Amino acid sequence: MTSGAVAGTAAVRVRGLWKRFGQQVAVAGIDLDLPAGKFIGLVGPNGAGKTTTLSMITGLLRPDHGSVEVVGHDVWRDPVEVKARIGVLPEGLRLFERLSGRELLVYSGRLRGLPRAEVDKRVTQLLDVLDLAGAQHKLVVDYSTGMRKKIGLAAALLHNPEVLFLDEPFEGVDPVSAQTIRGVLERYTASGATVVFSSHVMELVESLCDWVAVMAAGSIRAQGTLAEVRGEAPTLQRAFLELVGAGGRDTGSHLDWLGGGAAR
Ligand SMILES: Nc1ncnc2c1ncn2[C@@H]1O[C@H](COP(=O)(O)OP(=O)(O)OP(=O)(O)O)[C@@H](O)[C@H]1O
Repeated sequence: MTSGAVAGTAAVRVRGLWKRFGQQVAVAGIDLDLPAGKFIGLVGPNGAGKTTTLSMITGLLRPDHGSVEVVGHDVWRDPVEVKARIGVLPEGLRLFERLSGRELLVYSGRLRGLPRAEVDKRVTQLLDVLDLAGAQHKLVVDYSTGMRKKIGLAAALLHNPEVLFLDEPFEGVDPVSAQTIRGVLERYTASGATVVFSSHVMELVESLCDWVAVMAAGSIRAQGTLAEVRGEAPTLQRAFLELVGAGGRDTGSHLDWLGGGAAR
């Protein structure tokens, strides 16, 4: 059982969050209230600002303006309190490539201050559940994309955080591993913990999440329970296309040269 996170309270509270890169406004003053104990999807088209938002929420990127609280602690005033309570699988995860998978996890656990015996127990269990036991002594540099995601997820879960943030956790992961990751995350949220993950895959979000926030062009277009965000639309995909203003978009009818097999 995870400690502290009480269902019904906010896991994450964001107010007026802004980030600009030169002339490009990546995140345009957003407010978010992500409830604790839920499986939460942050969805949006390419360039919507999802990674920038998650990076600011997890203390990896300093906002230009605004505030972020995670389980009641300010991320930028109280980073140690926040970092002890969260796990993060960032986009483009950097790992210690010359360690084996097992060494990497043991190192992460020891950095988190867990006793050695507890680290060994949890590492063995996580490697088993994530089907990495056979590759535990292989160097991380030799891991495939999916194996890297799984070892990153194991490192993020090792200290049993209250809130887990995952940037595109299923990208590059085969269906069998995706099912395994899904099972682990469902069990974790069932114990009262919160998962926040970004994705473009609407079917996945619809089948996994209780709660959804839709982003486009740096703004939040909708946030709420899956049913609230879906509204009258038959699927989340349809609701999403309407919300991001792509409902009636031309899908390439002017590419009249494309197809037919003849080189012209
Ligand atoms: N370090 C950076 N320097 C300059 N521009 C950036 C930087 N990081 C992000 N951006 C810009 O900010 C905007 C939001 O990017 P972000 O990566 O947050 O989007 P995203 O929703 O995660 O996209 P995707 O789904 O394609 O990963 C984009 O226009 C991007 O080009």
